[in-house]
Amino acid sequence: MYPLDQDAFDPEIRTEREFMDACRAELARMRQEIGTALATGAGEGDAVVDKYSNHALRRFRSQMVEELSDLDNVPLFFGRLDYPRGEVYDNAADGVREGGSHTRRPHSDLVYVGRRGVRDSSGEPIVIDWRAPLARAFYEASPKDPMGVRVRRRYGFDHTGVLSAYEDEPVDRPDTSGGGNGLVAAEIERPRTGPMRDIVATIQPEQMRLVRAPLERTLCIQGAPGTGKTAVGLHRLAYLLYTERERLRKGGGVAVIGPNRSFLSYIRNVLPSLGEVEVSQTTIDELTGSGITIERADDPQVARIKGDARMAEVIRRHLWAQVQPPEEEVQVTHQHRTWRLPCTDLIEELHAVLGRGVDYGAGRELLAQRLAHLVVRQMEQAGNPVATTTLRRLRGHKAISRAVRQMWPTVDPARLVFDLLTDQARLARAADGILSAEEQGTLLRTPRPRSLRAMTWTSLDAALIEEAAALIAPPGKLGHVVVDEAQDLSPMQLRAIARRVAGSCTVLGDLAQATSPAAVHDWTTVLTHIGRPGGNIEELTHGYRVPAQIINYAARLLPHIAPGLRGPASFRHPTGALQLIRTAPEETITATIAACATALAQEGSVGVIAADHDIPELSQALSDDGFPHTVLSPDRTPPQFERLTLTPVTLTKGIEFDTALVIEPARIANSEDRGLQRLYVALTRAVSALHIIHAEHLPGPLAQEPATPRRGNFR
Ligand SMILES: Nc1ncnc2c1ncn2[C@@H]1O[C@H](COP(=O)(O)OP(=O)(O)OP(=O)(O)O)[C@@H](O)[C@H]1O
Repeated sequence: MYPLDQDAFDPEIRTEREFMDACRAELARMRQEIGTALATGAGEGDAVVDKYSNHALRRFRSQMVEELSDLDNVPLFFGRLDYPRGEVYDNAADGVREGGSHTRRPHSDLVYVGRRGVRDSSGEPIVIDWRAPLARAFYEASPKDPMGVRVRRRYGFDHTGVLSAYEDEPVDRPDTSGGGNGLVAAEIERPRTGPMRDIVATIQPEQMRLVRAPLERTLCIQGAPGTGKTAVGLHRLAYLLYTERERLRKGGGVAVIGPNRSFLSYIRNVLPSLGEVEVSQTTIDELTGSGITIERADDPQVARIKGDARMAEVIRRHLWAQVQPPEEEVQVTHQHRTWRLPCTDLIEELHAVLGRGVDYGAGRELLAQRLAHLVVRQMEQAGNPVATTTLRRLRGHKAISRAVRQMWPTVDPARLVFDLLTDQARLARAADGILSAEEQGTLLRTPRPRSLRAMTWTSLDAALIEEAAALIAPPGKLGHVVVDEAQDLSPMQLRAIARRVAGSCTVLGDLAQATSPAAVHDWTTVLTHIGRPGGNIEELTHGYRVPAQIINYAARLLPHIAPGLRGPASFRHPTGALQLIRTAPEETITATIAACATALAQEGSVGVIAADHDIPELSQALSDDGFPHTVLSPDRTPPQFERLTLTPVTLTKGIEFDTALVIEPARIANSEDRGLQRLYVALTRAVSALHIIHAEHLPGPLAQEPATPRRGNFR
């Protein structure tokens, strides 16, 4: 509940609630009108030439109906700007009646800011979309630059979405020092249940600057845990769709790329709540996967080689090594005559096609075409009549097809990579002078799986397969992508993304949270591999998730995992946020269950984070004690989230809980090469409280009791 809940009988609150109801009614009317037009085909032309525009109109209308859907409990406006009368609306020119309206007051022009624009039945805007130019002042006006605004109002809502409070912030007086942050703090502290929410009502200026950066600009945003990178990326996408929808649609659409399905299910509601229903959300493995199933992870030494950009050249060589000189002349029998193509001609044609630099798949087509053409030339030279269809028929002639198959075989990208990784001689040929003999030995899969079907694939294999697939036929393009948790992507995965994007990217991540052995360790290199070397590297420095005590404690790991980085400035320090609970080894599970029971007695979500191999035992214990819980999995979207989530530590990135219980930090730190980075991620998931339960010694930097934190500062 908001600390600033005001009396429901306060006349101002009553008036604002009535206006909210009126806006909802207008939204329903807008949706109904468009729905009726869609059903009746009103405004569509009858002529054949109208087909395309009718289709476009119908698509636009059905999208509008979806975008205008009235989401339960999502308030239609969250803020208001108060301007001097006449500053925004021209009452005389608009022919507005004397007494004005709710937004046109005798002494003020009021601009309501919400998740989507709403108009009344006369077409008058009564709520402005947060992305519209007029809404900019809601986020940016300050006593230093009031942008014409007198007062900014923010609204608070109870847990059912009913408007229950408001807070006015005068911005036109130089002596006021901001203020008006009660509702922002309350919004950030609001207990979490279920998936991530939008932050549209409280986006901060340092975040808004990035959200509104122009489409042409690639941004790479570094930020400590909880600084709002994901939130900024998603809101940026919504903003770009609002300002550049057609351009992005023509460019192939937009996508969010995240690390795994449980992360995507966590963020899945944010864009729809902003009215954006057409954004595809995919994992990096789905993007690169080409239908294979990822069943295991690579050993770190193998991962480092497989993820390396040098593999692109190895794959390229291995693919083109499939092209072979002809084994014999080609004899084409057509209409009772046989035409011969000697090997010298075949070789000449092969070189001519290779010299054109076309993709592998297109090269095959071209070779067939050229061989058919050679036959046609012979026919013409012999004075035979050549029908216009002859060339096409010869292209499909079985002798020509057989020759093309032998010289330029069709290639299945997965088989190609399988052969490369499992055949020492082929690997040696393709990697000669690129990978050392030792690296080739590390890369070679031993023992050799008996067949392609018996191969178990890794995420990094998928990127190799995608590299091969793209050399055969280039993939479709996207207009813009948001790449989250980018600190973990290998150069080969970044290349796969680069190939897909026609325009710019928004790259989000935190180098201190990089756990993948194949990851790139600086953003300049990431931008180079993603094909946008001129992108801007930006940093978010204010933490919105993690209380100061917790972030300061976790930041003790930074000198060991990312020496150049600092923790964010957290402005929240709830009492009792951090607890270290030492148990006897046989008591760890009992202590975890007791901590879950205590946490579940409070509002909000509870996450138990443990080393992956400890999850089955914990899940069993929770079930035995009657605690319903969701267990996160990398490739499954949970049908629903229970309040209690059991999270393998490898799936904690990007998500958060009101209360996080981290079990046995030492086991997490010792589970993998970059275990301390993994632990840093685990320790920074809590919004309100972190309980660390351990029987083993805490990893070195965490061993001493946490000191009382310095108080942070919230801008
Ligand atoms: N301006 C804001 N107003 C309200 N809440 C915010 C704001 N900025 C961020 N948050 C909240 O802070 C939390 C952390 O945000 P987010 O997940 O985007 O951070 P992140 O930088 O991506 O973190 P991580 O590195 O852990 O993935 C989320 O609950 C988000 O909604």
